[in-house]
Amino acid sequence: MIKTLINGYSGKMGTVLSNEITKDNEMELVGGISKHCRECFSDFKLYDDIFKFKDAVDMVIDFSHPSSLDSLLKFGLINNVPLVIGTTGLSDENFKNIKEAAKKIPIFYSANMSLGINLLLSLAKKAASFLGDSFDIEIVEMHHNKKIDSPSGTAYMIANEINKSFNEPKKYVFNRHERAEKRQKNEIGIHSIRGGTIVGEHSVLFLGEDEEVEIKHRALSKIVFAQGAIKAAKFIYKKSAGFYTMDDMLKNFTGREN
Ligand SMILES: NC(=O)C1=CN([C@@H]2O[C@H](COP(=O)(O)OP(=O)(O)OC[C@H]3O[C@@H](n4cnc5c(N)ncnc54)[C@H](OP(=O)(O)O)[C@@H]3O)[C@@H](O)[C@H]2O)C=CC1
Ligand SMILES: O=C(O)C1=N[C@H](C(=O)O)C[C@H](O)C1
Repeated sequence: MIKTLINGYSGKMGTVLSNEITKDNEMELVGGISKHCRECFSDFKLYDDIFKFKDAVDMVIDFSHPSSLDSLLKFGLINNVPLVIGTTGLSDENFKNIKEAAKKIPIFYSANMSLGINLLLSLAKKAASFLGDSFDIEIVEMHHNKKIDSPSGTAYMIANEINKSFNEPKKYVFNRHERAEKRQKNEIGIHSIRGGTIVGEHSVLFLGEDEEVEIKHRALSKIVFAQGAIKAAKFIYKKSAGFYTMDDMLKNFTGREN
């Protein structure tokens, strides 16, 4: 059994994830914590008590908030515990710290743990290299009205993947409708919509002269993210130190190369 602690337990993802872990016969939920500990899984009252789980934890899965990242990395390093991180809205500095910690412990990061979005990434990259500079590229993401970061981590991930197809990386322009600027060729537009209970939708539009290609993914429930995180936990459990992504895991499952 992989003794697992959830960081962000009281949140929307934490709730769904704890339910999925409870149903999984290789995973054991040994703790759940969050900033205010409203529904903590233990008697611990303070977030700093994450350190008291020492020795009792094989894995931490994190869907929380960027402000908890440093404590999370500290916990992983002190206790030599692998981390699966799904929190978005992280800064460059946060990613630098994750990669530094990954020299000592296994860390899996993905802004989107669903299987489908990873197919979209590979299709979008292929479309960009096939269509080249003659098509404008716009990414549209839609999420529920409680989401605090914008654009989504997935939108950044898609834009970064598309940019791998170009010698000269395109710059990102956010919510273009807020400005009166003419669209430039060397841009990828990223647009965010927030409303209702939308779980997560991402569309990549390739807009050409008299023809258009759209690649779209829609998550219908948060269960897909939770199940992806559980797969990731099983994937990095017992692995050596390193920074792991969905690509590493999917290659391992399917033998696929991008
Ligand atoms: N990678 C993926 O596939 C997915 C990623 N996400 C990302 O996961 C994150 C969480 O999403 P969601 O569950 O919807 O968000 P919620 O706002 O519902 O939950 C956030 C959780 O984080 C906790 N939290 C907030 N601040 C801190 C802190 N400083 N230290 C520790 N815990 C803290 C909250 O605790 P408290 O209530 O005590 O304040 C709460 O438990 C977001 O970044 C989201 O974008 C979401 C879905 C899929
Ligand atoms: O906050 C969410 O809900 C989600 N966040 C992730 C992101 O920012 O890309 C992934 C998913 O779309 C749901």
